[in-house]
Amino acid sequence: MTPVPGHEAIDEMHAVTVARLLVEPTPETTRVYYAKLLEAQNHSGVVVRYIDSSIGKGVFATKNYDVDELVLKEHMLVGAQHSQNKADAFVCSFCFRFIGSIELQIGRRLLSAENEGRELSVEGKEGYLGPTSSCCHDSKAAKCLEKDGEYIRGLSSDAAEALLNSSLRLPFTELFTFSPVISCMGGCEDEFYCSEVCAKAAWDSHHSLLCTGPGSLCKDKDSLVKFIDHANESNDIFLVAAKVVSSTLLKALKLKQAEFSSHLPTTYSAEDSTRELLQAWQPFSMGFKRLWWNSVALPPDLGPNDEVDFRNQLKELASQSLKLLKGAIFHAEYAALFSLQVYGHIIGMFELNNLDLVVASPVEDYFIYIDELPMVQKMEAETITRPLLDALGDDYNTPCQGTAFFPIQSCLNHSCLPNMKAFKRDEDTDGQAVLLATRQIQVGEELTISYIDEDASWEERKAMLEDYGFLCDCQKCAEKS
Ligand SMILES: C[S@@+](CC[C@H](N)C(=O)[O-])C[C@H]1O[C@@H](n2cnc3c(N)ncnc32)[C@H](O)[C@@H]1O
Repeated sequence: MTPVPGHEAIDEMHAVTVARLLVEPTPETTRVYYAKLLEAQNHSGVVVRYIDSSIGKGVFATKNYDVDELVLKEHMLVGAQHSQNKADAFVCSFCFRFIGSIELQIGRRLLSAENEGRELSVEGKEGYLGPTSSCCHDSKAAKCLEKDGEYIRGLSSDAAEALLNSSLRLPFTELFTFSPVISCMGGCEDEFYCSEVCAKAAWDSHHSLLCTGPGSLCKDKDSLVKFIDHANESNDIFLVAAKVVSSTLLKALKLKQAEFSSHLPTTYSAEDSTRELLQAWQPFSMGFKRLWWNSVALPPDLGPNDEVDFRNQLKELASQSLKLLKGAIFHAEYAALFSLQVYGHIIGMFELNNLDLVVASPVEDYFIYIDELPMVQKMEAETITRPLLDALGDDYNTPCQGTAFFPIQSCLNHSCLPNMKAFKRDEDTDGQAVLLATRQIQVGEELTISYIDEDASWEERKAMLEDYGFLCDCQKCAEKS
């Protein structure tokens, strides 16, 4: 009979597994991991290499690049749209491509502004929607359009509703093709997708445990809903951290299932579970991490005497969030994954890596298209589109914004004189990271980006980089320019 370990032994095993999850990979493990990853992604132009113990690893060019040439394009491992951005940009929750139609994008935005009681920005009172157009097929909306002297403020809810239910069609939107809106497999109303493929990929990789719908596989939906509310009210980085936990857990469970289906092991020990967990965790083990509450820079309005309180508050916030997440998806066999140390390092990884997820809005292209039409067509189209544009206000073209973890991009070090920039070209319509050369790059050069506004003054740059915990020693900083 196998002896059952006592409490102390279990605690010790737990602490050892946590330490193994958080140990920094050796230079050789790093080299091998990224070489395989780059090969699998067909990226022959770059290599990831350990530099030294102070800077860690970095990315280097293995060929010459011209100005504006694409150096790197890659998919994220996990990512999430910012909660407050969801009303402004309706995107696939897996690949972050805009979905539905121009009408749906504009309608959702008008409706959310109205629900929030936001005053839609109407220039003066000139927001008359204009005469009935052949583009308007809905009698209710048409009535709104027909009425002399009707203003967008009074009309927005009808217009938004008509845009949402496709009864109000805008001119020329048929030229802007979108993927359809696919519902979540678990039936929640928080996540939508551009295809069945994305819906299934999200479900399999993380969403099955984080879904609030009737088909969810989480253990306690109340706890999950409380976890999501807590994140939305405090810091939505917790939602991305939950995806890391969920995807690691699901992968570990799949590894176990595969092991059991290939042959029935005669013994199955805690060490077997740890091996599965470490294997599932490997992509995140590579990410640069520090404990979140210890590494965040002290806000400028706080003095040294406030530091302990500030750090304790962050730790408490993470602890509350983790408690709710554990209530929803805890799995005793992989308990180390749910330790506060691991959770704190995952959050720290997102804070330190500055990996913004950005996808440009096609609504901007639409309004540009209308603006560039021949005069007669433009005037006719604008009788419909101008009041909408006015109602949407300055932020009519808000992009999809969020946080993501990209395996190679997260290895790029900072320079205030970078040789690359993240830039979305017209063809880059999803959440992949795209990095272009900003000048000629020679083979062997380290590839760098700027984490901050590199045009800010030296003092400002120094202060901004404190958040990342290092002092830049590029030529510009050496000259304090
Ligand atoms: C996104 S990671 C970059 C990859 C990192 N070197 C690694 O080993 O994974 C960001 C961290 O790298 C380090 N780093 C980045 N640029 C640096 C620089 N110019 N000088 C010193 N450290 C830098 C800092 O510790 C920073 O918090």
